[in-house]
Amino acid sequence: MGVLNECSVSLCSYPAAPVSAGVCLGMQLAVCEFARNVLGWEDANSTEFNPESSHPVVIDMPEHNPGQMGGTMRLGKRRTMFKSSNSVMRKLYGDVEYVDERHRHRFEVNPELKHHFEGKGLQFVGQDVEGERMEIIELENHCYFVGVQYHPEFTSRPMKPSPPYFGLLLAAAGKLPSYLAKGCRLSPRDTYSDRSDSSSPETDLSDLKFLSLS
Ligand SMILES: NC(=O)CC[C@H](N)C(=O)O
Repeated sequence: MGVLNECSVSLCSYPAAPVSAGVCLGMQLAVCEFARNVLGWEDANSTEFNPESSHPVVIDMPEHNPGQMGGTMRLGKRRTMFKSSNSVMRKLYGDVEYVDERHRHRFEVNPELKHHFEGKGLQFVGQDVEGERMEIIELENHCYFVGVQYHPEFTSRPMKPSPPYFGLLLAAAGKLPSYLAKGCRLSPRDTYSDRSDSSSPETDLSDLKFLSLS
């Protein structure tokens, strides 16, 4: 199990981690690892790390002026549309058509190479409204190998855990399939999960029945 960051990918190369969630740079590195190990592109990289790579699978975004770091990040709340109704991440978010999550990055998955990945099972199940930016990845036929370009941790709350992280914990505990089968409830009497739109729910803590995952 792992939340990927720049250190952990080299320690735990794809697909060694039985369950995995890559966040921002973690998703970009998961794409690099998939390109190297599954597509066979040995020098696949982000142009952030190797501008000369013959397989630049992660590239500068058009907004980014290379060499100019000031004020050039893609920041703030952006909409991600789900492209598949069969996405685990979509189900975890409550089977919604889109999510609004916060971003903080300069680089992105190279959209021109998208079909190479999808042909081998790495699906870009979430994309921006224009369909130009890859926002969520999911590996087909895998219990939980996902990545998000945005930062879901910004809106995670104790009573309303961020779906990508909650899914990682459920998958690691072997509880994800039953959670999804029960309509995203830990049990029929689950009163733990807050399902309001609020990111800071005011549920009375004393009324909550905390459930064990076991
Ligand atoms: N927030 C991040 O992880 C940033 C990742 C990467 N350095 C980018 O700018 O796209």
